[in-house]
Amino acid sequence: MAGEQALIPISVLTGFLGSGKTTLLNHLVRMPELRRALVIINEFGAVGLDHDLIARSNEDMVVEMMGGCLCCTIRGDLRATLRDAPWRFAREGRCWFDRVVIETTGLADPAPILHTLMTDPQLRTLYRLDGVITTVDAFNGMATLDSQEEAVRQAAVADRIVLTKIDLLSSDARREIEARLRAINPAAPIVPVLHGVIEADRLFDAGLYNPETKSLDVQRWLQAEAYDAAHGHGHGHGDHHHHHHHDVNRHDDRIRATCLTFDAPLRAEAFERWIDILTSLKGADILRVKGIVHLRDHPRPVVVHGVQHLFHPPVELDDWPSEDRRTRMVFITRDITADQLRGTLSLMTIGLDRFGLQGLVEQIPAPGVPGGVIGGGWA
Ligand SMILES: Nc1nc2c(ncn2[C@@H]2O[C@H](COP(=O)(O)OP(=O)(O)OP(=O)(O)O)[C@@H](O)[C@H]2O)c(=O)[nH]1
Repeated sequence: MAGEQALIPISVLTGFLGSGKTTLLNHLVRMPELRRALVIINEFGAVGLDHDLIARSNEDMVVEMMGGCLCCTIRGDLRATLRDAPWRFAREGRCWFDRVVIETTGLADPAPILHTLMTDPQLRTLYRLDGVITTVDAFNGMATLDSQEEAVRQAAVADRIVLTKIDLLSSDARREIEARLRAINPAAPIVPVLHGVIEADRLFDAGLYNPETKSLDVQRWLQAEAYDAAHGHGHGHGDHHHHHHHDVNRHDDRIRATCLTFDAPLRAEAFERWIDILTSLKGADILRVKGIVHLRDHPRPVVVHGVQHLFHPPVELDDWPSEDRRTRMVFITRDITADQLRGTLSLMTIGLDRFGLQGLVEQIPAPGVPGGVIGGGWA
């Protein structure tokens, strides 16, 4: 479709207060890849410092949204800004910018911003989400993750994690923060950055579905293998607590990354219902879902992608990206274990057809103790 050709990629740059977002952005806007980037900065409070910094790069435009947090109070303004921008920033009748970067405030939960981008029908005809870039201050990161749930969420939804201030810590400390981030979000590559200096291509074009090529770099996007590797490293394992002493209440102990794989094609209606049930019961705790799905009677793969209770409209790819035709879904959840996730599927094996879920899959992962799992909060 002609209209799809022009979809403009949007990157959401998030990261806790002082974690180096502005430093990074300042460097990035000077790179050729961002020559025609529209940068939308959300300032909390009235100090327009970021604007002054970025305005030095003359080709870039900055839309600054003052007086509120973009993710909540003036979310409508983000929508309006994005809707108007192609016309407002037109040159010779054509949209001037070819990429958008939205910098959130350090305290923002990026999910509502992603929801806006995913659900607004008008925005969907103009833009596509390229990815979420999260800066993590390597020096203060451990303490911030301990005390700030938003910081954990920001890391959990990331497609790329930028580890800043690596000059300030020992290699042991660096290994520790990297391991912790990998446990929270196994798929996101961790990109170490000193004073914001990084090549743009390591952060942009994160491999999400690109309607221009009708393709998806599944390997790059899903990184399903990373989830298997993460399994052995502390999450949800009994011995975890031996390594730390004050971690009982760490926010990221509640966060789990799980990859579910199905060899046989799934029944389409049952799959949809499963997603519906999952999101309506546990939406708030499903931080991020990505998947490539093989539906019965659909020769082509379907890509699903969700943040909390909202799913991107599924997209059918032209072809399977590789020989691997299995359904692969990766989940980053809070307070939901892999067993509980599988438990929602095992509803079907025990014949709870009131959900219309029977026959979703032919082989279902070992259901564990189905009654217990379901009794434990799923039904
Ligand atoms: N030592 C060191 N300092 C850094 C590095 N990157 C950024 N900083 C410093 O960290 C401080 C905070 O960086 P900013 O880029 O302003 O962080 P921010 O995430 O935009 O901060 P907020 O806008 O408050 O959320 C600044 O003083 C930077 O100079 C780094 O790699 N090493």
